[in-house]
Amino acid sequence: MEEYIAKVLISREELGKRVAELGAEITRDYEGKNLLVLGILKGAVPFMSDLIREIKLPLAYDFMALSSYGASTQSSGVVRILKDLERSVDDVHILIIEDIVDTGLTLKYLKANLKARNPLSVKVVTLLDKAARRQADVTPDYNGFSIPDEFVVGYGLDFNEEYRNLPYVGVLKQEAYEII
Ligand SMILES: O=P(O)(O)OC[C@H]1O[C@H](OP(=O)(O)OP(=O)(O)O)[C@H](O)[C@@H]1O
Ligand code: HPA
Ligand SMILES: [Mg+2]
Repeated sequence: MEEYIAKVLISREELGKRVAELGAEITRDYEGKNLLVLGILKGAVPFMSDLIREIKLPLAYDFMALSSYGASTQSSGVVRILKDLERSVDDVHILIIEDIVDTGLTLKYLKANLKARNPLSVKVVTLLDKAARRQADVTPDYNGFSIPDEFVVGYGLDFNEEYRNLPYVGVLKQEAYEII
């Protein structure tokens, strides 16, 4: 797997440090609030797992699965709900956890969908923000790292479902795209 990595963009150490900072900021902002952390499957899982342990507050968490990329490196632009929330959300502050905001199409759809359910608030924390590719007008409330316009893998991010378990964020060699 690692033989296909051209470069490490964000190391394990940098991830750990930034996740702790985000957790501290979120802890300050949500003190005394009824918090529902909403992880977006599958990419957000490693980030969410680390981040929730840095949020020193009572919270509940749940998951939604959305998909627009399939096996491609290009968003189809059509967002589908593959798995929905299991409860109503009118008594909670929702904090969406994403691994990456790229075109923003996924997040734009998701925020509109959640707001229609009348939660107390909806905010977004993303590990990565690839603002150069934005097509929809959405800005994350908390961002781990702003990254350049490159397709990245690792720490939850996949190419064709692989590389999610790398402990860092990296960029693939061209040959990785040629073997599928
Ligand atoms: O801003 P966008 O261009 O919409 O891209 C961001 C979305 O794309 C990825 O999900 P994907 O559909 O690949 O599902 P996955 O998390 O299961 O890999 C990523 O996890 C975000 O949810
Ligand atoms: O750069 C990316 N890598 C993996 N998945 C993604 N989904 C949107 N952008 C990306
Ligand atoms: Mg994906």
